[in-house]
Amino acid sequence: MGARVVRNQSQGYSWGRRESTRGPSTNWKPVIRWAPLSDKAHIPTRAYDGAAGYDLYAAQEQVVPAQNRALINTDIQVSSPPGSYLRIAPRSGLALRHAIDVAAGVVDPDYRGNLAVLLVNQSNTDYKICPGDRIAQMICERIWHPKLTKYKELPDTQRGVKGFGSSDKGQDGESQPPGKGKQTEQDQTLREEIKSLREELEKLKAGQNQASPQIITPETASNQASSTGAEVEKLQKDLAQMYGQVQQVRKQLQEEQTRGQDMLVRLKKTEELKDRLAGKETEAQLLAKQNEAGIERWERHFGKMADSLDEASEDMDKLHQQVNALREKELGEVRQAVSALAQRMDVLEESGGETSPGVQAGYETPVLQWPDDFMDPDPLPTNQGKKFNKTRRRY
Ligand SMILES: O=c1ccn([C@H]2C[C@H](O)[C@@H](COP(=O)(O)OP(=O)(O)OP(=O)(O)O)O2)c(=O)[nH]1
Repeated sequence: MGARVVRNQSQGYSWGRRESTRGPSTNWKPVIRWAPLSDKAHIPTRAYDGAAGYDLYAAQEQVVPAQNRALINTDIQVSSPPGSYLRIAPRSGLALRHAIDVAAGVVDPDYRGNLAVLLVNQSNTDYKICPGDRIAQMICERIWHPKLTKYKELPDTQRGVKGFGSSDKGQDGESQPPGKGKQTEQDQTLREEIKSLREELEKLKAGQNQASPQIITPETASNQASSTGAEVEKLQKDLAQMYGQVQQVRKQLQEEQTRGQDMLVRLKKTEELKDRLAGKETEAQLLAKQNEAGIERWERHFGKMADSLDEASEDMDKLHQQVNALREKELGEVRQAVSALAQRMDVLEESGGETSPGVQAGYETPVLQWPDDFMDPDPLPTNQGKKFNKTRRRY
């Protein structure tokens, strides 16, 4: 199986997926589909088998005014084969005999409107179109839709920026780079002067050849010939001088062109250097950015570590406090018991081993109260962990 042509809503017809790798089908033939839009429509025709274009027919009567243009409908719809478009071109007969040309002329493959021909009348006489007149021809041309790729600049070529008759040397003057207007003007003036001198010379020569029959005497004839000869000689001298000047101007021009090209080369090099510098700058910026990101990561890491240390320190504080409280409680109880015993012993010692009736009756052993009576006058700092309590970073 070869290539398939499948219907595509936006583009009319397009190539389908090939089912074989043997290349395009030999059966497929390109077809221009056309449809009449009215009974004035005429099938496009070819006068000869080898003709490139299909003649298009006017569907209406219309005048193309002198030095003006007119849009003539053909009353047909066309659809070109896949990968092509239709171009409307002038008919050489109309162009030659009536100065009727064609403008616009690109018919997109997806256009389904009335195929119209934009005729331009370059003559000074109105041109009347009648229905059925062959007014232009339609050529089917292949098209590509390549991808557009942007570059900073394109490589130089031998032609470079020269155009618009740049190769017409010796006709209207050699091509001039921009900015050489003054030399061009000088060159032009000299050319014109040389031209007029040449013409004068030719006239004089002609005058010499058509020696008037009235000049009868050989004396007069010889006098005239010698004066004309002197004039010719002078003109030739002037001419030679002019040529010399022209050569000089040309030489200056060439020198300036060389200087201009040198400057262009230097400019290009500077631009390349600038680009390279810009590249380096971008690299440095990238590195700085990466470093910043690294630093931020480390800062986050350290922040988290500081937070964990804070928490651990708080837990330690709490434990410390709990241990202290327990220890103090136990100590307090022991101290309380010891103090009570000591007081009893004092009482016993004072009574000589007997209990005095006064003491027995009125004295009560003072009981020290916890924790107020056992407060440490110089307690140890217990908030050492707070040294981690700096402002925390939050991310
Ligand atoms: O001589 C012509 C030129 C164009 N057309 C139709 C077919 C073409 O597909 C459509 C648009 O033409 P083009 O693309 O040249 O014109 P535009 O000015 O770019 O218009 P658009 O924005 O519609 O594409 O007009 C003609 O019938 N005859």
